[in-house]
Amino acid sequence: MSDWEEEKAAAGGCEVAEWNGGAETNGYGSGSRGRGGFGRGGRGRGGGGGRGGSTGCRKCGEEGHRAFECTSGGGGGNRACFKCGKEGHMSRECPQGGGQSFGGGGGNRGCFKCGEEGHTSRGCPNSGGGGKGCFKCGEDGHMARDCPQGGDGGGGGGGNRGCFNCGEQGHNKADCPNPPKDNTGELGPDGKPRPPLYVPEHIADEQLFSEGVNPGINSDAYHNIPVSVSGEGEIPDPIDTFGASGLRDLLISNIERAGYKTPTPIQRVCIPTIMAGRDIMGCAQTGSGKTAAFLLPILHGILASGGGNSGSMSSTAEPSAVVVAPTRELAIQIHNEARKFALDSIVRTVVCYGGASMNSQYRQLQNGCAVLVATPGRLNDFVTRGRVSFSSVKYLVLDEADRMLDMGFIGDIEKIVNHQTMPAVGQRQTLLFSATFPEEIQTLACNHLQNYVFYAVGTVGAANTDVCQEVLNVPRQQKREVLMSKIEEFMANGDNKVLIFVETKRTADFLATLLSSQQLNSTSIHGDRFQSQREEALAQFKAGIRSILVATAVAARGLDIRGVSHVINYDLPKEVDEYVHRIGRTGRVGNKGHAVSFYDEEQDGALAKNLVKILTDASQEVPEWLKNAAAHSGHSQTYHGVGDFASHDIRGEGLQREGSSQAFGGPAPVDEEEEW
Ligand SMILES: Nc1ncnc2c1ncn2[C@@H]1O[C@H](COP(=O)(O)OP(=O)(O)OP(=O)(O)O)[C@@H](O)[C@H]1O
Repeated sequence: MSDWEEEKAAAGGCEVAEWNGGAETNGYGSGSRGRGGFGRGGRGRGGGGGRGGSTGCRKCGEEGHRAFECTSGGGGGNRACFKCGKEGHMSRECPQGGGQSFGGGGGNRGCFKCGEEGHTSRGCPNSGGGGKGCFKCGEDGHMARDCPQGGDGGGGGGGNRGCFNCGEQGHNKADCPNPPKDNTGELGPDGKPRPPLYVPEHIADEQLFSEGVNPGINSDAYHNIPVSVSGEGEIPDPIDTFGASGLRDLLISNIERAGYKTPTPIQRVCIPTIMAGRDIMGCAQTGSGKTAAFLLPILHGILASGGGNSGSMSSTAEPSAVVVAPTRELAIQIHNEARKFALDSIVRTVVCYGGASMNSQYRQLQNGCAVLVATPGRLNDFVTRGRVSFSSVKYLVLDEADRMLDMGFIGDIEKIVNHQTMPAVGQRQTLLFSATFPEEIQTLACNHLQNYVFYAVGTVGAANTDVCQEVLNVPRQQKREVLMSKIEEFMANGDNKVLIFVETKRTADFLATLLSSQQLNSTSIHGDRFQSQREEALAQFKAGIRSILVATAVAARGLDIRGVSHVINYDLPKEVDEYVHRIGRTGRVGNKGHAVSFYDEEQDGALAKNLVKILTDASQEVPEWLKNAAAHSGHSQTYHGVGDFASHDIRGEGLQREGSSQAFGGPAPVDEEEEW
């Protein structure tokens, strides 16, 4: 079930009526006359119904009147009878009486009012019987369109049915002053509890500036990180300061307000390159400011072109920039960053993600949208329904691009990039960012980029050297015990923000409960929790209300949480790239961090070699037992092998810029070719 369908189901199947205008679906073609179909078709909120209007009379095809007002006699037109499908007459005059029904009632389906065959509901001799009554007021004897109580029906409002949200009479769901109905606990069609209709709270502008991580003592060391650049054509020089970037004044003032003093290396190269109109594949370590590296020049470009479609109220949003991220929480975070930098400007930003009210997101989109941040599934939902068009897209960003292009998301991403409204490669700027970029993903990504510039800050796919990595040999049966002693140790040191990664949702819930029972303030985040619970868990962890967050991979990428002192890999991930992202939740923007991982020989043998490599590259101590495990693991992936990480631009040395890796004063990264 898609997010949209889930939400529709949660609202009792009536949600569609709220934002499908009558013009979009004509009701008669659907073959269904259920409640939803009725409200949706002829009586949608947009008024006008499916008939008449600009589509002309069904009988004669002329505009200006509807079929039942038609003076042209026996009808005809070119639409054909709903009963028999033949042209030249309407269903009520059908010579076939019963005949084939096209969904309009009558025919062999029987009358919609009384159920008898041989007539339609309109001509029903049983005076409004059938027990269904008018869809507006509920009374028998007339249909909704003839209802003496007036009102537009509009998806369930008015009448004795009441509002579909609160049940009260006198208003529609769309105008309901009450909070969204809470269906929590009711079972959905899949037998699982229905998620509540969730409308996230609005974050105040000022709060945007208090989120995020403050640069740590090591941030100056960034300037010595080697940056390699490759690509053809003119590549702008890096900037040294934000002031010298040419970014608009409003952006510079918001950058200052955010407390950014100097650009990070990825920002130094990406800001001018994006401003120069180039496509980018950018790879920089976790927590190194990739988000601002693409948001700032995009906002600059949109402001320079007048603000995009920020001010246009339309039923179809046409953003200038679309940023796609793999998880809902990351999409929210990127959107908050965009809001922060765009504050006090005309640029409108919107976020769309699954698990939250689609209607509320749609209302945001309708109010104008220049920058749209979204998760792929929800984005495609909106695009399929014609609520978002890519026709104005100038910038397409895939954050965590390697994740977005892997098996889990590639279908959704291809739908987006191949959508008929999406400008072709070369007509838009495509920007891909991640801390890891496996070779096969780079190969795939090339199809979506044109003559791109490849930037690598440090070694592609390497762990952040500000994170002290510890790997312990812990058999499964001992994990709980070791976990408890580690947490005790951390808490005794006053370190009170610990992020624990586990492999399954069940383990996440189990551990959070276990830790809470030991008076350790814990919560969990994973895909089986309602979105409201996920966001609440994250907010409580960020605010320090809960000291421990137990998470599945859903929190592995991109999340920027201030003060995470320790990451614990209670279960190690299957892929080394995922390990790099997980431990990157600590030690961000020059802060020191600590990661401890429980290596279980029975489970984690396949990771041993890559783990040794990652530890070695980050100048971490490699335990002897892990070296032995790697030597005997039998997994002989090569450095550039499938599922492994790449250390360079796969297009080869030919595109390497002379001396470019010296641009920041550091030594050129060693391009290791040996097997490991
Ligand atoms: N120039 C800067 N000066 C100070 N802080 C910065 C600067 N640029 C970014 N930051 C802050 O650094 C933190 C990390 O940035 P960001 O989340 O963009 O990292 P990232 O590279 O995308 O990390 P990940 O790979 O984990 O997604 C954020 O809190 C951000 O506000």
